[in-house]
Amino acid sequence: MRPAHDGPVVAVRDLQMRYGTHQVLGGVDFDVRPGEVVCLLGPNGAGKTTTIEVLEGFRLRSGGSVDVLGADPAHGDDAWRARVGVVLQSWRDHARWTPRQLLGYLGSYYVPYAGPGVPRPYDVDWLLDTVGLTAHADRKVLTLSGGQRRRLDVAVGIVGRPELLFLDEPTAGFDPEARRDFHDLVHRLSDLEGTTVLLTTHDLTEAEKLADRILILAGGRIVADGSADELTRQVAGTGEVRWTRGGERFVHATAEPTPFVRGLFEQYGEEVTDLEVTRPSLEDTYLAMVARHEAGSGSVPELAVVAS
Ligand SMILES: Nc1ncnc2c1ncn2[C@@H]1O[C@H](COP(=O)(O)OP(=O)(O)OP(=O)(O)O)[C@@H](O)[C@H]1O
Repeated sequence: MRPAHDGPVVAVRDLQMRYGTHQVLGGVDFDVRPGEVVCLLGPNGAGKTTTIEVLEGFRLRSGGSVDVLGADPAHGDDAWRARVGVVLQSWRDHARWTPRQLLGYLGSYYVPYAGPGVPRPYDVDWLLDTVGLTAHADRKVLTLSGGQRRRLDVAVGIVGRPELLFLDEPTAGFDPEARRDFHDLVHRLSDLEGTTVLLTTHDLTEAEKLADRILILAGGRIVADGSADELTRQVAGTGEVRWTRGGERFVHATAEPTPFVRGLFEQYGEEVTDLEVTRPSLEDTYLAMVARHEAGSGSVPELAVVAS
């Protein structure tokens, strides 16, 4: 399914948010394009949830402009809301319902918002299977484990076949299997359904696996915007080459490991053994970017400009 929207799905310009005198967002700018999976990273308290809630229309901004699926979320109507999926915390209010009943009931609200080529809601059996809840479909919600409830939260978030899905720390509390299943689900929604996804996480491995593009929010601004690879090359810049020659271990830091290794072999040929090339991880990059921002806090953080 192609998204029914041509421009950016999300366009944020100079977004400001204050809680009383506490300025949390001091001019946030970014776009999310149709079909992208974008991950918003940042330290605790950076304002990720605040940003997502403004985009969902759950929180009123203090300033700037925000466009989500062609509308200002502060004034989104029911038809707009039907196109947006939000995964909320557990459905404890419906503890005596079964997942099948709950999904059928919530899905019925989306029927009027179906359109040509956009059937709404998703079929309940498909949904139960997709989130791995078929075996638990007819048990009361109160008897489900924490991870099973979280799967149900995800199913509830997507039941209306959203064009845009917001996920705020979706895999917190997931076991490794549930996490892997969830990653498969996000890929499936993105690749097969064309769903645009904006998520927050503190799990950098997850960000690297899922995101087409990563935004780092620190000090109330986006301080980096690019793919995991682009950010890694941009910031940490250096890789390490390790090798052994004549029984001695060597290590060399370089931004260009490939020509360095070529030169090494040209010079020493077969004498070089145990060659290892390591690139900085996304975690190294993220920590370097946040540290760079914090070192200069008080001033406007440097924006890492990367090719997109
Ligand atoms: N309703 C509120 N009233 C006052 N301050 C708030 C409110 N909601 C959030 N804040 C403050 O705004 C800042 C940003 O909070 P937010 O939850 O958006 O951060 P976050 O990046 O999602 O953090 P975390 O990674 O810890 O979830 C924090 O300092 C928080 O205390």
